[in-house]
Amino acid sequence: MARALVVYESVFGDAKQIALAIAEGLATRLPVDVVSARDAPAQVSAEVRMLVVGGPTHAFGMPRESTREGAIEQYGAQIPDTSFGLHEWLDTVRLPQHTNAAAFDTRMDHPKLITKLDHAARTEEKLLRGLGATLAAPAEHFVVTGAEGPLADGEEDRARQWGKALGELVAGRRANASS
Ligand SMILES: Cc1cc2nc3c(=O)[nH]c(=O)nc-3n(C[C@H](O)[C@H](O)[C@H](O)COP(=O)(O)O)c2cc1C
Repeated sequence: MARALVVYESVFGDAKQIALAIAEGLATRLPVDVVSARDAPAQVSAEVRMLVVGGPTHAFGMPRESTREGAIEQYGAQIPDTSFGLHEWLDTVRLPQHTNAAAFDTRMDHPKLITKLDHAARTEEKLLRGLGATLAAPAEHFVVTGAEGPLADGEEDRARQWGKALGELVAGRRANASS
């Protein structure tokens, strides 16, 4: 049976909250699993028709070992293993052919020009394309009001709506394929 999978990395819980809201939206159209990158499978099942990945923006990009350590030093974040997160999962995971995918990130509210320089979701998309996935929709960016959160008003709801739209997209493609 067709399913969706949402894989996230989150230091302070905001990207996790967004991942759960996206999953709620997706669940209006198909069954969904939500897991952190640490617990995500090494091989994504062929049942997965929509893979959504996302996490925080760290130093203009995806979190890496040094920025996770920075989060511990600067903010006292609790990260059990700084050597593994979403980037490392995307570096090694195997996907079924032609998996639909979409990327998101969480970030501070910057002027548009600076936002354009941030590339957490852009790198996620690049890694997804490298895995042979088809990007089903442009990446979404969700705003936090401070480095440790919380999310800005309305962002959780926007994530739910985005998840619903992604679910409808996959359901529509399935309907077209069978007509
Ligand atoms: C080490 C570090 C670097 C960061 N660099 C950026 C940055 O370059 N741009 C930005 O918008 N936010 C930056 N932030 C803020 C994060 O985007 C914010 O912590 C994150 O979106 C919260 O998500 P989380 O609760 O899932 O960790 C940084 C945060 C940390 C801890």
